[in-house]
Amino acid sequence: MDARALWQRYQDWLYFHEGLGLYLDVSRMRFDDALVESLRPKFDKAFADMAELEKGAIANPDENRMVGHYWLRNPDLAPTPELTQEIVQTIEQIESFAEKVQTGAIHPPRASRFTDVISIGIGGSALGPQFVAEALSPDFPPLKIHFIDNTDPAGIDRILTHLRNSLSSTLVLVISKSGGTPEPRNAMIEVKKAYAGQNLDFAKYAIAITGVDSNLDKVAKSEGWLARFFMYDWVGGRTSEMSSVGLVPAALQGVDIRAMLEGAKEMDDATRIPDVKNNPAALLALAWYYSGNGRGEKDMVVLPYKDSLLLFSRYLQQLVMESLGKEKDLDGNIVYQGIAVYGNKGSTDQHAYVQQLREGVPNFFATLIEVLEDRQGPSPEIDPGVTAGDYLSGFLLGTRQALYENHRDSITVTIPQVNSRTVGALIALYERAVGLYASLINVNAYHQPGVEAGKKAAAVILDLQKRVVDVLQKEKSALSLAEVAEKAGSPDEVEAIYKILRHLHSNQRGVVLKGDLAQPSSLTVSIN
Ligand SMILES: O=P(O)(O)OC[C@H]1O[C@](O)(CO)[C@@H](O)[C@@H]1O
Repeated sequence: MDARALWQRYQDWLYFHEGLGLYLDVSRMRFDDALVESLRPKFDKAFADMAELEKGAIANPDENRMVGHYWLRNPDLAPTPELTQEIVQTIEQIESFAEKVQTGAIHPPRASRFTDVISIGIGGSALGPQFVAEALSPDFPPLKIHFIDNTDPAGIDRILTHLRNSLSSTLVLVISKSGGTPEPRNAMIEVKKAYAGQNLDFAKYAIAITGVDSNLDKVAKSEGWLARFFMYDWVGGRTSEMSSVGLVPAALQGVDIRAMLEGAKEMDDATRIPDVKNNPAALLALAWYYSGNGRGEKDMVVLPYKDSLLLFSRYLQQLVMESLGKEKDLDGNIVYQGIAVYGNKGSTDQHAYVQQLREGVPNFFATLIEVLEDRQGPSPEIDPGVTAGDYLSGFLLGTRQALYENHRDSITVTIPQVNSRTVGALIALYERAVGLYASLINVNAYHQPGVEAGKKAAAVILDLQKRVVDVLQKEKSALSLAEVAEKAGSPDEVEAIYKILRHLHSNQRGVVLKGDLAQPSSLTVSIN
């Protein structure tokens, strides 16, 4: 297509949301009208499925759950008055709590007000809050947020070291929908010890965000924590940013959560329209389906040309890949579905891997996120009549063109500014697009069976570690790895036992490995 024809295609397929000032450009995805027509029945079903979902259908059949994240920003949509009331009250409680913390009405025992907040959580209990903090937190927030989103001891140490003189004015959010995920539990226990080490009563600094009566809720209740906020079983972790999971950390930082909810609601109203060309989420689902032949054959490279949106791709990794990456479809067929997501930010990534995108293996489509406002306030000239923002915009447009010229497709999402409303709208846009696309490919977007496998395997390793340590403690002389495996009753698990013992040996846990480390079978092991 020549430039004139492309300009016409751009205009034919352009979606513009006047209220949000959001544009969606799918013109550089080379689908044709025949594909759009062929997908019409699938889209009709996707729109019907989505309407039922919003009415409270069991849209997550594998876990027999409703899917209600859209109700969080439009409580009247909830299927019962009780749920509507709960959603409304939760938002009010969060606003009131954050206001009291910021004014000092709620303050720590030894300080006039809280200055920092440690947010402990993983997956959807971290990625949404991290994305929103990076995108929307003020330069000098009322409380500065620090995330512990793993069970890495060194990672926990880093946060606690940075805060070693501020723990007495630091709130701790422990976020876990299930209330039992090992990583946040481990971090909570370590942080609790750090508070105890400074003679600080952890309960007076701690807030639980979890499911009612979860293990975490029981701990928070029995220990009398400062506050408890709840989330519902019909909100998935990867769609929980508009629940207390995202709203509590955001509100504590001074983010306008009402505007974020409003932006999401405005986008929901737009993505509810059962007409592909006039529904931005349907246009995204169409573009994804075309690009990967409905089988995820191409990766989604997410390139926001705005530093503050750096974590959007990490957020989308969970939202897209945990929703769509499924072995079976809703009829039980083995399908191995999904769309891989990666990316950081432009133009930075142009100096990292865009070389491969431009000339290498054509196994992707790009999603460029354009923000029209360069900065708040005027920019100095870099060259006569040219600013740094002109360069950034030029790099985005240039990359889009350079990719397209070499038959690499791209989508461009354009927002006027990064603010609470547009961030809420972006989140809602992709939540809906994932839901519609999941219908097109007939998978359940709302469960995550594959993650359980990893959790179970980790539990087996920890059980094996206990048995191996028992064996060594009973033995007086050093043993070979094979002898340890035999005595632990797991003769075939020699390699796993070797890895466990090497880890213990590397961390001064009393395990002594002797022999040639390059020849593991030659090693003998004992415990002090
Ligand atoms: O909030 P929880 O229950 O600790 O779960 C954390 C994350 O683990 C998962 O359950 C599996 O990755 C995610 O869906 C979820 O966001």
